[in-house]
Amino acid sequence: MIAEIDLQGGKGARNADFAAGIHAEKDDSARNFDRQQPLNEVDAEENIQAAEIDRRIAQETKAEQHIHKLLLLGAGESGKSTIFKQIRLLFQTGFDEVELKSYASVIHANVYQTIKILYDGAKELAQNDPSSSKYVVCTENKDIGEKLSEIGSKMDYPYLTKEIAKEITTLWNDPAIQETYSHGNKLQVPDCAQYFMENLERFSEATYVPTKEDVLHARVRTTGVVEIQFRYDQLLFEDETKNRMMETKELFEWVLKQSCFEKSSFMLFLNKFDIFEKKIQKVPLNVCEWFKDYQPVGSGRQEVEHAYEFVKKKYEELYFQNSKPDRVDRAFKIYRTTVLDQKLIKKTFKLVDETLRRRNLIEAGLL
Ligand SMILES: Nc1nc2c(ncn2[C@@H]2O[C@H](COP(=O)(O)OP(=O)(O)OP(=O)(O)O)[C@@H](O)[C@H]2O)c(=O)[nH]1
Ligand SMILES: [Mg+2]
Repeated sequence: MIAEIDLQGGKGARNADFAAGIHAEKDDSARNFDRQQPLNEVDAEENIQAAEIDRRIAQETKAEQHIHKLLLLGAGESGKSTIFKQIRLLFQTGFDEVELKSYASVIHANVYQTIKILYDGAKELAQNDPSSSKYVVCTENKDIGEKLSEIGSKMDYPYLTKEIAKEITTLWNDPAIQETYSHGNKLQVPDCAQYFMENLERFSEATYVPTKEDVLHARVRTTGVVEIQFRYDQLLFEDETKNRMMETKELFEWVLKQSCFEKSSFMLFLNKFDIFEKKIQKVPLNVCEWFKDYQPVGSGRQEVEHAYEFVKKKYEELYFQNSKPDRVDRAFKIYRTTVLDQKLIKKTFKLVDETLRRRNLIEAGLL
């Protein structure tokens, strides 16, 4: 459930305590081993050792002073792993050729999984709505659909050849599949579906090496948790009876109540803002039980901003309800994010870093 990274920031008191413990131990062992030597010589040696240990403690404490632990929590598919990929790209060495290549099979698997979900989903929706033919795939595409659905249910997917890529494109363009895709919230269609379908030709090159962008879109489920997202009309993969936003709300509430986080700063990422912006034009926010008192104000940009502010306020309320001022001492900030967007993420991390530094100065009584 937990993932940790180190960010620049700053706290070192605990490490100093720990180091002091080691110091005492070393002191004792030196005394035991050197019993034969005259006392003043032992003392002199001990002093040298102690000074050396003190010097190392000071060095390590200084080095650790700027380390902050960041814990990412969130519902499934909210973008935690993608944040880690961005951190690697932005602050570490990124992905080398071997690693990039290793993503080819993941991306091919994503393509097969996506088209299977859509084809099977179309059949299911057609069954549930027999009066309408909008989910019925064209007769000439049915064989392709059955074949792809079977491939998609295997554990081992074949390499995505030009020929299969062409068939997938044909099926993707089928009006019934497009209709199914637009109702993706009822199924478990991954967010990267469109990106994958639009890049099939490139993915099916024999010499295909995934790009940085491809890697950011690639989807592998982690058996863990990490942040907050805007999926107010979607059900959880882990529990299809549960709305994702409600799951997120409960998770956030639970985390806020844990006494171990009473002094932890909270940076809430309302992620997948790009999807939220589009969705808000089509699906009213009040379909989610938590937002049922939401009143739309219009359309376009104004509505997006209004809806975002509403969600933000809900989280703020939740935060204050679960943070008793006499007991809890922590900072709280909300950021809207699209973690696929590297520039935006770089900027967001800068803001997070500034908030944490500021917090340290406040804690140290300097602000
Ligand atoms: N459009 C869009 N897609 C995103 C965004 N963030 C993540 N994704 C995509 O969403 C999918 C899921 O992201 P992950 O980072 O794997 O999610 P996760 O939180 O690690 O999920 P689990 O490991 O299952 O808990 C990937 O295909 C990402 O490319 C975003 O801000 N916008
Ligand atoms: Mg993950």
